[in-house]
Amino acid sequence: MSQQQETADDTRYEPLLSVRNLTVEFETDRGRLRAIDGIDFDVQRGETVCIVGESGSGKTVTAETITKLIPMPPGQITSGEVFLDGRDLVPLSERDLRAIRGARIAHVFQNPEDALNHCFTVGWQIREAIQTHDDVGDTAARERAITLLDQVGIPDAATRYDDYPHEFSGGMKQRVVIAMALAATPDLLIADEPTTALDVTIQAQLLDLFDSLQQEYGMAILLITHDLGVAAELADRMVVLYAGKVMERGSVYDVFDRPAHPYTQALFDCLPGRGWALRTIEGRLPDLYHPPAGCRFASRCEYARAECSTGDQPPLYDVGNGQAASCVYYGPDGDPAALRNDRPGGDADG
Ligand SMILES: Nc1ncnc2c1ncn2[C@@H]1O[C@H](COP(=O)(O)OP(=O)(O)OP(=O)(O)O)[C@@H](O)[C@H]1O
Ligand code: NI
Repeated sequence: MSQQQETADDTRYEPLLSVRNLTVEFETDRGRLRAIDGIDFDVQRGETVCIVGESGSGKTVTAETITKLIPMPPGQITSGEVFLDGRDLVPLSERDLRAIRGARIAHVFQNPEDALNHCFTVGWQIREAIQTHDDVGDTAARERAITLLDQVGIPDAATRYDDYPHEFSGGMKQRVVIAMALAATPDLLIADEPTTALDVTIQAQLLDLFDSLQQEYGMAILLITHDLGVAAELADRMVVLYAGKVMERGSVYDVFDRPAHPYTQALFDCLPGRGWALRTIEGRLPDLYHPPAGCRFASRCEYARAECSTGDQPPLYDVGNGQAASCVYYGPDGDPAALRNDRPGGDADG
């Protein structure tokens, strides 16, 4: 974002990442399961996008399909594109993707154990990550690794450089993983529930860390979470997934202030201090082997009409300001005012 010159093929306004019509299926003993179905969203340079949704809605599959980390087989990308700076990653070979992972797009997973090798010191592993992507000597790489450990908040980084992963607490291990992810100064950091395995105080510290690192490095973050509080705190924009479909997209401010889709409204009603306390959404995710016709949320939606259970998932109708909702109430014959009438305080707060 530091470049000032303007050229005809200026890419500053092109999204960093553009996911288009992405569909992923898994071949299983029970048949073919469509985990995500025609997903569309963008990530702009330097912004944080949160993907939220209940367990099983397709958040991890979406995140891991971007650099093709999903196991293929049984997984298969049956349609769609994933553009990074306008270049589709879907057709790329494993070799080309390996160059992109780390260098351009880094992943941080829920469990730091999976990302660290317990046989090597953390310093060695970060140095490796640096030298895989940059042609720097051992001394310079070591210095940079120590700087990174320091930046992610490891006290006494120069000494801890020589320690093994088991000598770190869970939260500190995740900091080491984040340092590794930053080694090649990626443009996009994909973090899938990065704090879920950690206790609440550590979670808050790590979320602050993401925030400050983003300011320092200017990278975009795609954060997967089922915690709406986390999304509210960190996200610029949100993507709400349900049963493999995007239900709603928009700026975090708009989505929290005026959740448009009944599913998003229901999710927010589950948040303490909003709507009905301790309300849970009745019912469960539809069968992804035999998804129902119409809107995936219809069977649980208190506003569902007959037309909601026919045809395809409604398009993402514009509800203003770039916010969009996949719900017939925002379509040509819909009356969105019907949706929020009975929510206590629904429109007033925020
Ligand atoms: N390797 C796989 N083989 C078969 N099915 C899979 C595989 N990976 C994911 N799925 C299925 O795809 C669907 C979406 O899973 P996904 O892990 O993306 O959900 P999620 O939103 O990340 O949930 P959670 O919040 O629990 O992490 C689920 O029904 C899951 O069982
Ligand atoms: Ni997941």
